[in-house]
Amino acid sequence: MQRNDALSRIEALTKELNDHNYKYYVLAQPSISDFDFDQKLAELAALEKDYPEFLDPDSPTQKVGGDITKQFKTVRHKWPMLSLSNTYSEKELKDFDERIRKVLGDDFEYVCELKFDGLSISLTYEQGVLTRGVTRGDGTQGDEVTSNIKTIKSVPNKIKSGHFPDLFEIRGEVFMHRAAFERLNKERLENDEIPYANPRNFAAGTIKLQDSSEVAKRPLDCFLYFLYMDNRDRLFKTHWESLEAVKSWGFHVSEHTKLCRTIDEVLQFISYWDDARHKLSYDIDGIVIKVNSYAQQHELGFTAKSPRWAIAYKYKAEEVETILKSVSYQVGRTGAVTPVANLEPVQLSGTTVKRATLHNANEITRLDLHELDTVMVEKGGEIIPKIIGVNKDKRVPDTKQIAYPTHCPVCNTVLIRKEGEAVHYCPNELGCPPQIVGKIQHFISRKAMDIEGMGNETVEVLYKKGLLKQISDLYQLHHHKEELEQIERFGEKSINNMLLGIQKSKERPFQKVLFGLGIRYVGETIAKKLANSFKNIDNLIQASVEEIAAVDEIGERIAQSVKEYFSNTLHLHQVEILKGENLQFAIIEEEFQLNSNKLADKSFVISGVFEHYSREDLGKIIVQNGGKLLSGISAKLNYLVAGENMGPSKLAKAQKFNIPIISEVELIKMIQ
Ligand SMILES: NC(=O)c1ccc[n+]([C@@H]2O[C@H](COP(=O)([O-])OP(=O)(O)OC[C@H]3O[C@@H](n4cnc5c(N)ncnc54)[C@H](O)[C@@H]3O)[C@@H](O)[C@H]2O)c1
Ligand SMILES: [Zn+2]
Repeated sequence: MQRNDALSRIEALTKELNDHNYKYYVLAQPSISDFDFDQKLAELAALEKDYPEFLDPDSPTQKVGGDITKQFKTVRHKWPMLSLSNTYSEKELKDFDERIRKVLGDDFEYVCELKFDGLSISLTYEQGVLTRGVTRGDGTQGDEVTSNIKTIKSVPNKIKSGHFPDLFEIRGEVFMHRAAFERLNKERLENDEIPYANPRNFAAGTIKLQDSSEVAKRPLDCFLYFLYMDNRDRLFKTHWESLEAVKSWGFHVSEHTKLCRTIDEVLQFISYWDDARHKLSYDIDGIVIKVNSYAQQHELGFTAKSPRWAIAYKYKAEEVETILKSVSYQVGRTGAVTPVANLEPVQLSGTTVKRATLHNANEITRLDLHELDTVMVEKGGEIIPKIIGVNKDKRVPDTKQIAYPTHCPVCNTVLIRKEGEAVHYCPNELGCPPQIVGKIQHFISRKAMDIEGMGNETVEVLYKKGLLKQISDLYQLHHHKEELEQIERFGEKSINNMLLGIQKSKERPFQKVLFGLGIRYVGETIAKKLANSFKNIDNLIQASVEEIAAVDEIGERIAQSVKEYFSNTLHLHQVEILKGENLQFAIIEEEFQLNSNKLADKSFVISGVFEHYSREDLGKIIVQNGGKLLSGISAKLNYLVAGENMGPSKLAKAQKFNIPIISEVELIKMIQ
């Protein structure tokens, strides 16, 4: 390679890897596999070795991948939080073993541990009380996410027994069990939120939420695997001993840990878990091998990025080849068209795979997919397998390239693509059967209107009979009893049950109705936030994008989508009919009681997470004492009530306008 070519390749790889780091650590939405990422990183490292003059100290090969988001307080680590060097090959693992033996001789042990696929966390305990939880960040400093860590049941807030030091740090991996992931991800799909590709990304995305009550709804777990404290080596001689102690203090330490004296024993452990890992309830992506003795660890030392006394052996995501039989296109309730590959059934990671997702048109183009292609299918942590490549050597001659349809596969309307989005939509909201049926099914679902006596199949049948064309038709069904009775297998009792269920749904609170409308990106939680902030549908319909986006946790994208929904006269018309049917379109305010006038003429904004009261309670306290509650900070605001993890932009704004920042305790003092 020419010197110039090397430089441009180094620059291109650096840019690409930085971009992937951002997607992986900050957005928790990576777009390439770990294996591909690691190969590119290895390519960059090799080039930097050949051309040391081009080595940039900021290169991704020199830095710990960072997740600092600025939404949290940044905290410096007392001991740096490094990464691990990694390998996918036995040969490189043996090289590692030889390097170690050169320094230490043969008198040492390895501790082999599972490599949990989550995100690293560092917990500080003072006098046995959890005082701080910090993410790895760039290795030197990370985000402080203590209140989110406190929602994890297996992390003790207070140590109950054992002889533990006054001050120590304990490090481990936060992760999500596969079952919880599948359940919650299914909900996200139903709510039209972007699903996470795997439990790791879900856990990483969750730890970075601003709202700890939302974190609490997503069960996380945590395994601990490192202990740090001053003079640690006086108390413990080995990593193994420290793990035993940590376990006795009540921390969750994995039981699948083994002491090995030779590299062959290590390889056996690796090969055992390659198979056995599928039976665990959580994902691991490899095995970590650590030199056990602390004295020997010191002898070996560190590189800028990782310890020399440890290495991660990573399992390559399993992949198999099979034949692409066809591609089908599914139309969802929002009109989004998703391509699905139908495959010749094949065994992969213990399950039979018949279908794989193709995401969108870009993906089909990227793969250059042809009919009857032999494709490579991968199943990593993902629930749905995906096609990662095509074996072009096996391509059948003269086969046609897969062409993404220009028209809706169901109703034949021309598909559209919104700016900046990869997904195609069928815009025929009122005439496209899967959209109509899907919307009504969503409306009656448990989390929305929870209509008893009516299931998804009933909706389909009633749609086919012409009795249901839009949501509001549900409330006309009682006029059609005769037609209902003529439907096969639909007895009088079931009909009455269903009609009663529909009638009862009129009592469902506003937030559920709002969720039931199926506005894009408005899931359960967002619907609740919107309902509580705007109180009734008319306020919401009239709100500007800026006003909607001013609500906590609601971004521009959601606000745009809400505005767009209510700009459509057809939707407004539906809302009018449903109002006429007496559905709940306003929140039922609790009987209002004015306790005092101590906060009269004063305005407040509440932000962050509080120790004693929930945000809602604080809001009530303010209003019940005559104060005014606002959602955005302006120069006219009187007080900002701040808890933990307040957004930095709010803080900056408050400081800019010189607005007094008070704690919950100070607020309570004002009314006493
Ligand atoms: N797909 C992408 O776009 C993308 C982008 C960035 C990084 N990545 C992946 O992430 C890797 C880099 O991430 P990394 O720096 O966290 O390295 P890593 O995940 O390869 O290994 C280090 C991490 O392993 C974890 N770990 C799990 N179990 C452990 C145990 N028992 N003992 C010690 N540590 C344990 C710790 O969190 C530690 O920080 C890359 O090599 C790549 O595979 C992928
Ligand atoms: Zn259509």
